[in-house]
Amino acid sequence: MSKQIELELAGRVQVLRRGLDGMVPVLATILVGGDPSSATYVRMKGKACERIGLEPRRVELPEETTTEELLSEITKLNEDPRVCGILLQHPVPSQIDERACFNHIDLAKDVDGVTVLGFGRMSMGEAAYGSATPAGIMRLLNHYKVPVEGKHAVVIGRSPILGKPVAMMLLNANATVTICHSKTQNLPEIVRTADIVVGAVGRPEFIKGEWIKDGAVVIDAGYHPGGIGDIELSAVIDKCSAYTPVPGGVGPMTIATLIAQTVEAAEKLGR
Ligand SMILES: Nc1nc(=O)c2c([nH]1)NC[C@@H]1CN(c3ccc(C(=O)N[C@@H](CCC(=O)O)C(=O)O)cc3)C=[N+]21
Repeated sequence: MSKQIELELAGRVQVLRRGLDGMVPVLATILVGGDPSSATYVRMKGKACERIGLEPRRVELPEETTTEELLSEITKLNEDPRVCGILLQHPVPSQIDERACFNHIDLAKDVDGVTVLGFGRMSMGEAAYGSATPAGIMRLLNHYKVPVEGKHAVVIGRSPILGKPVAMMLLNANATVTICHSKTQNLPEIVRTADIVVGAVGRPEFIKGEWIKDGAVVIDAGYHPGGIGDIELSAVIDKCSAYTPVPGGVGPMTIATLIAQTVEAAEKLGR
């Protein structure tokens, strides 16, 4: 599905570039510090841009960067007419106020759906770019015609760019949504009642296959070294009705959604 999306986007980018006399829309990625897996994810996003004809602009800042320095970097990108989308890779080093930096991204360029205003608009059902991973998950559910309305969706995790927004999107799609987190009591019992399980805790195979009921739809948004997700997938493959593999599931859809929303932003901004 992510390949299909890229093919369609490449066509739209060609049309855009013709209209712009060959000017190329830019997705700016900001990486702060030297975390090797963050660097890998950002590189994958840049490569996806190249595949569809967008120009990636890779901003790399040192580990010691301050909030003020990062804010001023974002200001420059907000003001740069060639930049259509801005991605600030999470997590940033702990001395930085990440929320303030996310919120500083111009709403029209928030193609990764991380601003508080974008989240609020999405939650209220208004037009907004969705947070990339959650929006990619919803695209998958739509594409494979997975029934959501009236189903019990259990989201495990409540992070600002994953658990919380995917719960709001499922709610907007008329699921009955339960959000579980580190203080939740009786997690296994709640997961047992789920028609749709979304693993978004960030701990390898924390969610046990034994907790998941027969015929459930299993979405694993975890990513850990060695191709391991948040869910013990090997124990659900034979009993679930559908699941997202790791790798090759939610990850590629996150990137496809990010670049799709960047192309949309470029079309709207007309550059
Ligand atoms: N502001 C922000 N937005 C993000 O969307 C964001 C972020 N910060 N911080 C980190 C997480 C992680 N993330 C991934 C994207 C793609 C894969 C992906 O495509 N993985 C491949 C495997 C990659 C490999 O390990 O070789 C797969 O699942 O098939 C993984 C992880 C986006 N994130």
